[in-house]
Amino acid sequence: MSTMTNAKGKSSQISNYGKKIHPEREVKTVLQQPKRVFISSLIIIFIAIVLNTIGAHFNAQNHFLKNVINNQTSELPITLDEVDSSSKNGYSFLVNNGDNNTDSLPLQEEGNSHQVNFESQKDKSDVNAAEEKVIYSFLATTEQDIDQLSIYEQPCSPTGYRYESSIGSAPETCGITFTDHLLDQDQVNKLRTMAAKYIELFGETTTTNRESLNLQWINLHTLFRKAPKKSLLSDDEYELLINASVAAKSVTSMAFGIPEDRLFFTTVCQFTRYEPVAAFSEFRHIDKVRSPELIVTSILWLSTVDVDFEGGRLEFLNGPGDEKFNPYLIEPKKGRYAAWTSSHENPHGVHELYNGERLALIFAFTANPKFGHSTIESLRTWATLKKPSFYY
Ligand SMILES: O=C(O)CCC(=O)C(=O)O
Ligand SMILES: [Fe+2]
Repeated sequence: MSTMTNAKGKSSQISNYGKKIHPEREVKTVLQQPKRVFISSLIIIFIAIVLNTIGAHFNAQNHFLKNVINNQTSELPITLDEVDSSSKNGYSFLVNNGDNNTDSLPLQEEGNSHQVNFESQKDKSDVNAAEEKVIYSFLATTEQDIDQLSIYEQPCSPTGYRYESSIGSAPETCGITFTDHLLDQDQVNKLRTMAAKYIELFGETTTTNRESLNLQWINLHTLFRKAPKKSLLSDDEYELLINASVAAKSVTSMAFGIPEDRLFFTTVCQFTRYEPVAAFSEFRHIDKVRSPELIVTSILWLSTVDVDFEGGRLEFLNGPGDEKFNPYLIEPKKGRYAAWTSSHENPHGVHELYNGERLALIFAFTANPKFGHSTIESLRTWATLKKPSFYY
């Protein structure tokens, strides 16, 4: 502290911090200190005693819990390590109906089955440890050559086709139809090249309202719109699309008893590509719930499972038997065409893709002329208008 003299000659002390302190007050503060120290010490001792007691209690409880856990785990039949290594990525498929050249649908036959081992490339360590076996039934395997039009019939959803019934366009028969001979192999190969090329150039993807994050697609109407400007899509390519669409419509009409002039191509006519760009994300769905205007959904696969990609089988949940949601698989195969009625009789989804590229051409049909086009040519005319009336 230093001493200053003010203008009136009275002196006062100034603390080192420049704060004035009244002398009597300072004396009082100094006198109070021993009492404070004493009370503080008492409080600290009290807190220490309390903490010590609580700590001892927790220690005892921890010890008790540890014993309980140890006793329990030692009685478990498996250890945590074993749980971690039980994989879900290695599948064995029980293939029934392994008959190679079936003319008619090989439904519900017992026996005649073989195991196809499928090893995921995604995680070898998982595969090696895999004990789990998932057993599926197959509607069509890659070894089969479906040389006729096969139909797996299902009762039509009683409420699914109200609108179509009101205009006399409901399907006579519902279910899934398929054939490996919609087009010749040369045409299929050219379509495959187109699919790869146009998806690479213009492919779209989205996380909403689609089967999978892995899915990319290019709608034909988008392609038609881009084509004139960028001199894409040769006459041959266009003709090929028309051939495929005419064949797809004729098969659909025949299989489900819907007259051809009641079937219209929707804007969901598109090339698709699945690639394993993301982890498992498939969801099962009903096409007509997603898009109420649909009556039949169809697909021409342009690649083959276990040749061009692994995983990616199409699963219908309406397999034979009384059980609900009984999986029934179709193996995608280059040139294989499948069409299914779009309502509740056909819940389905695409299995996770592990590697490779799964290409396809989809034609989705509606019976509502407001939402579709009678030919691919008219879809193109609409698409290349300056202002097409709607998109979805
Ligand atoms: O890609 C497939 O195999 C089926 C796709 C699908 O479910 C659909 O387009 O509605
Ligand atoms: Fe679908």
